This record gives sequence, C-alpha cells and structure tokens, in this order.
Amino acid sequence: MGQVQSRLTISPTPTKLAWMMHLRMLTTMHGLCEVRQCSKRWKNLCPQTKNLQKCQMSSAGSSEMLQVTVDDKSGIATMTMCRPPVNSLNLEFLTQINIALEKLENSKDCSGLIITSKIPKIFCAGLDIMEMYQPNVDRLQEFWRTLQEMYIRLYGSQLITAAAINGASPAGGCLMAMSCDYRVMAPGYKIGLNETQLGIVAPFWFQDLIINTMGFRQSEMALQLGTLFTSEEALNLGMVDKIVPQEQVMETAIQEIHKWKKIPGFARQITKSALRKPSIDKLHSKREEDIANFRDFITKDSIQKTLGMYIESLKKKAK
Ligand SMILES: CC/C=C\C/C=C\C/C=C\C/C=C/C(=O)SCCNC(=O)CCNC(=O)[C@H](O)C(C)(C)COP(=O)(O)OP(=O)(O)OC[C@H]1O[C@@H](n2cnc3c(N)ncnc32)[C@H](O)[C@@H]1OP(=O)(O)O
Repeated sequence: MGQVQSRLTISPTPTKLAWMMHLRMLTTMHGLCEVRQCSKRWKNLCPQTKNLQKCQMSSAGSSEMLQVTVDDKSGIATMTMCRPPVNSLNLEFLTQINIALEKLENSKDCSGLIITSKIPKIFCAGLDIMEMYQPNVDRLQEFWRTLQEMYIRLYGSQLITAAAINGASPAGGCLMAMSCDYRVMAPGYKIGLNETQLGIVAPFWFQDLIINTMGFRQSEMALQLGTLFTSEEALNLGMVDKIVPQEQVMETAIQEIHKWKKIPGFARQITKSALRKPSIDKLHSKREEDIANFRDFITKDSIQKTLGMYIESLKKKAK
C-alpha cells in the first residue's frame, strides 16, 4: 500500500506555461541549449535502462554539474551536486536543479529524492556570491526568480525528500537542506543562515522556512546573529534530524526514505501539503515584490561594497 502513491502532476496551467517560457528565455539568454537537449535526452534515456537509471545534465562548458540517478527497484532518486569548487548556486546550476526536480516530480517511477554532494567536505556553499556582485540587473532578477522556483518545487514536492548533508551547508545550502523532509548530516561541519554576517538579509521565505523547521525563538536568534551551527548544535536545535559518520550519510538517508515509504503515500502527501502550503502560497503571492526588493537591496552601493569585501575575505582565506 505504501508503494502506491498518487502524485500531483504539473498540468498545463498558466504557471507551468510561464515556467516553460521562463526556461526557454533562459536558454536563449544564457546559451543553455545543452540543458534543453539533455533534458530531452533524460526523457529518452530513462525508459530504456533496466535497473539503475542514470541521467547526467550538463550546461555548456561544464559537464556533470548535476548527476541524477533513479534506482528502479526502490524508486529513490539521488541528485548529486558537483559544481566545483563549492557547489555555489548560480543561475545555470539552479536552472538544472529545477529541470531535474520537475522531471522527477512528474516521473511515475520516482517516489523519493536524496540530495547530496560529490565535492569533499562541501554540501553547498549557498548562492554564488558572484551573481550578486556588480550584477547585470536582468540576470540578477532571473537568478532570484530561479531560486524562488527551486524553493517552491523542493519544499512543495510530493516526493519524500532527504538531504544527505556531507559537508558545509551555509545560507542557500541550508535553505536547500531545510526544504527537504529529512536531514541527515555528517559530524564536524557547519550549517545555518549566515546572511547577516555578509551584511545581507535572509528574505521572508528563508525566515519562514527556518521558523517552520526549528521554532520562532531559536530562529530569531539564529537569523539576527547569522549563526553557523556545528552539526551537533544543529541536531540539538532540530535543524537536522540525525548525525551519522560521513560514510553512513547516504545509507541513512536511503533507510529513512524506506521508512517514510511505509506510510500511505496519499495521506502523507496531503499532510505535507497542508503543512507547507501557507508558506509556499505566501511566496507565490509576493513573488514579484520579493524580486524587486532583492534587486533594490543588492544593487545598493553600500551592499555592493560589503559584498566586495566579503569576496575579498574569502579569496584571502583561500590563498
Ligand atoms: C530587504 C530584503 C530583501 C531581499 C533579500 C536581500 C538579500 C538576500 C540575498 C541573498 C541571500 C543569500 C543567500 C546566500 O546563500 S549568500 C552565500 C553565503 N555563503 C557563504 O557565506 C559561504 C561562503 N563560503 C565559505 O564559507 C567557504 O567557502 C566554505 C565553508 C563553503 C568552503 O570552505 P573551503 O575552505 O573549503 O573553501 P574556500 O577556500 O573558502 O573557497 C573555495 C573557493 O570558492 C569560492 N567560494 C566560496 N563560497 C562561495 C560562494 N558562496 N559563492 C561563490 N564563490 C564562493 C571562494 O571564494 C574560493 O574561490 P577562489 O579564491 O577563487 O578559489
């Protein structure tokens, strides 16, 4: 019974049409023709393979930024990020993630999703800061819309989702992990919404997400201080659900999804949707306003100066 899951499919609603137009515009604007081709290739490949379905989506010039495999037997997909050096989320990478999320959501063979990283010691360094520094305004707005899309898709997914956090996970990386249903983390890494430490502000939907995850009081302290928590602290706060040794992170995520799969899918999905819909609807209703706020905030001279200094400090540290 647990295996029979009905899933909300993306119907040709105006939202879907807008998304397709958005993707088409991106492919034109940024030369992402290979993404489109690869997403076609994904469609063609999957039914032909027998057991382990493998999909590799790459954008022009960089191969295998995102690897997606679906285990035929269990229906568990694994999305592995591999965008060196630190899996930072730029426009193209986010677009690939969104395409993969859409495909998995619509695939009748997939019931669970694990997000993890191939880069040693890094889960995801959050947003690519270079997208926000001295930006082209059109691209900056597209970048933010694409990030909003990722959150809406992942937080609202009907799949059972788990983050296998095998490395550092600041800011946008933490957003991605908290958008999943379950988080298992290796010890000795940092996770949190550290935006204020960069002199920027976590937008309302980042704030809603952390509050939904670990409650108001701890979130207001964490958000104002921009705290990056150790894995152990994050466990105590409920930001992550389990800590296991590095080499057991993936297996633990798989076992957890198997556990969740025993619950009747329809009941679980309706419950998840009821709990998460208010936050998602809030972003839907304020989407354009949020993009404009982000653009106006990021393009302020004072914020550009602060970001420039932060980039310098990262570069100095890297030397
Ligand atoms: C009114 C309000 C309205 C709207 C809201 C407004 C604004 C809100 C905007 C945005 C929200 C922001 C969300 C974010 O996600 S911002 C990104 C935050 N991320 C970080 O602060 C992480 C920074 N990185 C690190 O701490 C470390 O790099 C890390 C722990 C991840 C890994 O450390 P490690 O020692 O392994 O590597 P490094 O030597 O530090 O870095 C290697 C290399 O990578 C570059 N790097 C690192 N992080 C980023 C990044 N996020 N983006 C781009 N590039 C990054 C780093 O500079 C090094 O580069 P190089 O010197 O060229 O080798």
